[in-house]
Amino acid sequence: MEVKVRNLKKYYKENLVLDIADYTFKEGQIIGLRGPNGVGKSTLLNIIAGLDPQFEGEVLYDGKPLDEKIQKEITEVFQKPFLFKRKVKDNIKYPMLLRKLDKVEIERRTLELAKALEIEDLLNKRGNQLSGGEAQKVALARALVIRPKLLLLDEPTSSIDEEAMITIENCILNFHKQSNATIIIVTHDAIQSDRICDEVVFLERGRIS
Ligand SMILES: Nc1ncnc2c1ncn2[C@@H]1O[C@H](COP(=O)(O)OP(=O)(O)OP(=O)(O)O)[C@@H](O)[C@H]1O
Repeated sequence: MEVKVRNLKKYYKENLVLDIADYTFKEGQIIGLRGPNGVGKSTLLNIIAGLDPQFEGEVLYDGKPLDEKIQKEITEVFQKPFLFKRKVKDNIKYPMLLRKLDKVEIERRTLELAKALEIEDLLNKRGNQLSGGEAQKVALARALVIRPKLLLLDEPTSSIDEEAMITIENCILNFHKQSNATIIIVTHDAIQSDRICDEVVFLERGRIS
């Protein structure tokens, strides 16, 4: 999915946080979004995710404004993911149940992602009893099972150890190869963005460069 941002201005009270005249996130690319703390990366991601309607300007998805159908194709994974108290496997299945996927397919995708992210041993644990890194992996699995056309990742490896980081990156790359989704990934890690991104953009004083 292509995402075009036009004349986007975002204020928190009178504080202008984002001021983007025109930028297009191209379909099928992995785009790294970088910039110093507090520059507006999460704010931009939330707007693109359709979670924050309080902005001026336009965000177009394949040329169209957000609607219910487009919204279903978009998933954001937050830096501090919110998981339900129920079991991890139920957390992962939830978005597939909402989309009324077939039972067998739900089982298949759950196990496939759990294996890829090496979280099989967590499936029967409670979602609210995980470490930060475990929760990030489960949240990524929950995002990938629906095979979104637009995947928004806010520092997806911020609580992840080095070994697991490669597992996560490989999982993102495999998903990308299979789906050709557009992926926007906020990261402070220049080496990571070099490793996995097709393009890196910088947010500076609210503008993209
Ligand atoms: N709900 C809010 N109300 C008021 N100001 C906010 C709100 N959310 C964020 N801000 C401010 O907007 C600016 C951008 O915040 P944002 O979280 O988007 O930055 P970021 O680039 O993602 O930062 P980081 O790298 O630290 O995660 C910051 O100055 C922040 O304090």
